[in-house]
Amino acid sequence: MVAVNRGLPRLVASLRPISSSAVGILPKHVKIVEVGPRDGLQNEKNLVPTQVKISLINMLSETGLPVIEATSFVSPKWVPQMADHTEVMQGIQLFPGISYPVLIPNLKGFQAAMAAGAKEVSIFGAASELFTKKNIKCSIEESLQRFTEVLSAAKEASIPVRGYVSCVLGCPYEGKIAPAKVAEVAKKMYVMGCYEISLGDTIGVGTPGSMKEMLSAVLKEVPVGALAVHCHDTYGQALANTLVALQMGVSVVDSSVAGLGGCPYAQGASGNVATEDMVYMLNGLGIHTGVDLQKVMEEGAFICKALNRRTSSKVAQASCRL
Ligand SMILES: CC(C)(COP(=O)([O-])OP(=O)([O-])OC[C@H]1O[C@@H](n2cnc3c(N)ncnc32)[C@H](O)[C@@H]1OP(=O)([O-])[O-])[C@@H](O)C(=O)NCCC(=O)NCCSC(=O)C[C@@](C)(O)CC(=O)[O-]
Repeated sequence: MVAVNRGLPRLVASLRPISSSAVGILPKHVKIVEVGPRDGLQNEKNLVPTQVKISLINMLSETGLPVIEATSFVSPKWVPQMADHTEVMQGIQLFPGISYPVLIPNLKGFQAAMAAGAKEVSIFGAASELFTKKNIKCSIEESLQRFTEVLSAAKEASIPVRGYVSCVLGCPYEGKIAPAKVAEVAKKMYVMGCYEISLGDTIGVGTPGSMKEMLSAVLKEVPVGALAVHCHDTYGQALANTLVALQMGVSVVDSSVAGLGGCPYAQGASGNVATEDMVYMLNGLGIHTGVDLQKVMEEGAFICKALNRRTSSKVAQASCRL
């Protein structure tokens, strides 16, 4: 269980943001995409009560986060934790100005998401052939064909589509992934109409060096304004990798409250970088996010209590000790 110490925000507020020039040119504003309710919860072994998911999303909506990925419309046979997607979508309060995208693997998922009232979807591919086979049971080429069908249906319904490319810095089945392969898949998903491509270090093996190499390849094919990074923290590199992406001009970052998460098809991979830690770093860099750190810590404490687990956020852990 996590208790939130109210002394921390005062301490944090007293820290002066360092000048951007000390770490290179950084964006003035960063959009944080909260993936906790979906990526964070999809791998939980015990079914999380639907009402807890709804409460988490509603509370996160009060923190200033502009995007909250709410659930996924995938096969309940493969990911039972997300089987209550329709109840979640219909139970949450939709705050004006906040997007609540949902993950979908195919046209069936798109149609179910539309029926549940979703207004934005995310498709998810990968730069690894074997991961794609395990995760969505098809080849990369077949996945792109499925996505084309989704994009065409989404265009007709005026629904924005975000695209994920997983395994951009390593794959649990293939090991190292060539940056050129990441660039190729990212370009195809961008050209087919995804407004944003989120580059996922699914198993958290990347380092600032491999992030720089991979992003350099992708930036030749996709405009920086259409890129996001999605770093898991398995090896403790997620914030460092995110900082490299910011230095290279990326201004959209994914994170998960309390650092929850993992992928059912990436055994041993830990959660995403914690939203609390992301906001703390961005605050320290003087980068505007609009997100209230104290409130995110409270929501992190709520979900950790509901799951009976310790937070993975270093900032939340530190706040308990201070
Ligand atoms: C893609 C499939 C559906 C293929 O699964 P499949 O078994 O090959 O599907 P199928 O097309 O042969 O159909 C089998 C059954 O599934 C049904 N079906 C078919 N589609 C759907 C759907 N959308 N929703 C509900 N049901 C569906 C379909 O109707 C049929 O039902 P039956 O006739 O047997 O009763 C399956 O493998 C699947 O759902 N995979 C999703 C796995 C998943 O959610 N993985 C975690 C996502 S996280 C991630 O990938 C990484 C990310 C995004 O977080 C970023 C990062 O960290 O890198």
